[in-house]
Amino acid sequence: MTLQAGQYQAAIDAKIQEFNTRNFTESFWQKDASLWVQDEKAQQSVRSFMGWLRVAETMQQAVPEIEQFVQEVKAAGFKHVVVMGMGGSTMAPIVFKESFERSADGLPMSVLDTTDPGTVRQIEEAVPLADTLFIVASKSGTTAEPLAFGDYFYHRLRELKGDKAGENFVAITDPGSAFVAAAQAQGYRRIFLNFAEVGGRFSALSYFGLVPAALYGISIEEMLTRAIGMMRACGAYGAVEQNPGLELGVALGVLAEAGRDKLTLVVPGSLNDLGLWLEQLIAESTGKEGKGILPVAGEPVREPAVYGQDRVFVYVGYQGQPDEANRAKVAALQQAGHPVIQILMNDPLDLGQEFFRWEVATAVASAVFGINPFDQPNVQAAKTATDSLMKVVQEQGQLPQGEAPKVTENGVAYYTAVSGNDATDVLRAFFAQAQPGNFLNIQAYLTETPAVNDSLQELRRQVQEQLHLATTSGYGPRFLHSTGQYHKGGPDTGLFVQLTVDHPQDIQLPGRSYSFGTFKNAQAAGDLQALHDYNRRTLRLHLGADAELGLRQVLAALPAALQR
Ligand SMILES: O=P(O)(O)OC[C@H]1O[C@H](O)[C@H](O)[C@@H](O)[C@@H]1O
Repeated sequence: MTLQAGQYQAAIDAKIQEFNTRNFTESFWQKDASLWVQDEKAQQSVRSFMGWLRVAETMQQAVPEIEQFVQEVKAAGFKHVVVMGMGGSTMAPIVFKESFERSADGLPMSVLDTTDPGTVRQIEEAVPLADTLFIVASKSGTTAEPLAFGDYFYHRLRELKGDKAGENFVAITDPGSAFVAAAQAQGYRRIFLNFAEVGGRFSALSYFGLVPAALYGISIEEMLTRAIGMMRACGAYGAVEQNPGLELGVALGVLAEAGRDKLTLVVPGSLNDLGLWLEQLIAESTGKEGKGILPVAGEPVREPAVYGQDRVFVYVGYQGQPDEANRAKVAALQQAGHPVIQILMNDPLDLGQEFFRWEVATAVASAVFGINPFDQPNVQAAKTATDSLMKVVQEQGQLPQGEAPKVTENGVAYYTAVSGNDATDVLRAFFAQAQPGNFLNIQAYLTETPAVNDSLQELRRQVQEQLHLATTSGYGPRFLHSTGQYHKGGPDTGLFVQLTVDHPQDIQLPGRSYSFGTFKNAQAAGDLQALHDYNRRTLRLHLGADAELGLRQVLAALPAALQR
């Protein structure tokens, strides 16, 4: 890793000095919760979530058990794996799937982490159902989405295999979770019990990451060896500046406090989804009490003039891979005075060490801020609002009618607190609220397609170029279990654009009075409600029946709105 902090180096050095004087490294490994928080209850919570520090060592003992399980699954004739869950329970498999070429002896893998009916249908149609192993991954065993996914596909398998449906199902959950009993009752093939003291976003190197990785054909033994190498480098003794995780964490904490709080990730194509994992780790751990680091992933990389003074750029790539376009741009950004961090891996197996490095760094940055990195107090706000809306659905058969749109133009309805006579007017008034150091967040409750991705990137590009704002984008409901914490708990600097759509081809949930589409609509409406409760600036765009067409209409109205 190289860190070029420019004018901020002195402040980083001073903080490192202070941490050394306090014997930070030793206290960190002794799980001294007073490094983060002073309240006794909060300290207890910190101590109870430090299991990730040594989980790679623990998991080394479990490698033979996992590899034997993989052999058993293959011998039973399974041809595909679907991992189903939200947030920390599925982020690592998403990264593995994109970063590694599947080896010849690995099984193809899909990940389902959305209630979007279009995506559920796509997965259902793409996999050989009877020969597919479904992994329901939920630490708490109470998260609504994975339980719904499990029910839906279990029901489908019952239709194909009757009482033998459970053979196709595996659970990964915490010991004692309510889901353990349910999975046993349904005859699940296997239940992997994870560790209560390892939180979701710190669980990549536990069963949550490693069981899917092994099925996909990745050498989990080697990945753990590399993780343990980093663990030793971040070890209990020695100065902070010789400790890769601690040094990174102090730097990120100090830079954020100096206003460089938008951690902008630049990666080669095969590492794009590392951004999803980092987003969850960093945003959910640090985005609270009005503080935090905003991870910015997947944003088009531009010339220095486009950026404000709120960025730190992090390049993660490969030693042997030139990735010239990105590296040249990052070099120009550093030249222009932006802080730049570079991390070069040898190959994707080094992700094991990077997971560990970033987990340490995130915990350390949280110590700089004086917050508990292991809770997510504001995620609950959206869940509670969604639950109330789902109660209405169960009682009245549908979601309550919301407010009227400010404008409807070309089939797109605009809902926001500001007013205007037409779409461009409303967009102009909405974006006029932006201040330097603010960010745009796009919340896409849509089916992911290449065309939708292109339109979202175009929206970001225009806002970046005209307003010099950092831009982030996430698919809902995935981001609710990730960056959603920062949106409500972090500083009030976000402008939120929520994109929703009709679900003409909805899917009914078996044994329930509602569909995936209604559930998803309730999640969008619930989070919007939560954002309003925190006085956030929001614009909801309901795109009608065709998301791609609706987005094109919005993009057509945007340039005039962004002219200043
Ligand atoms: O693994 P689970 O208990 O199902 O939780 C899945 C995710 O949902 C929650 O909303 C949390 O905010 C995330 O940190 C967590 O990773």
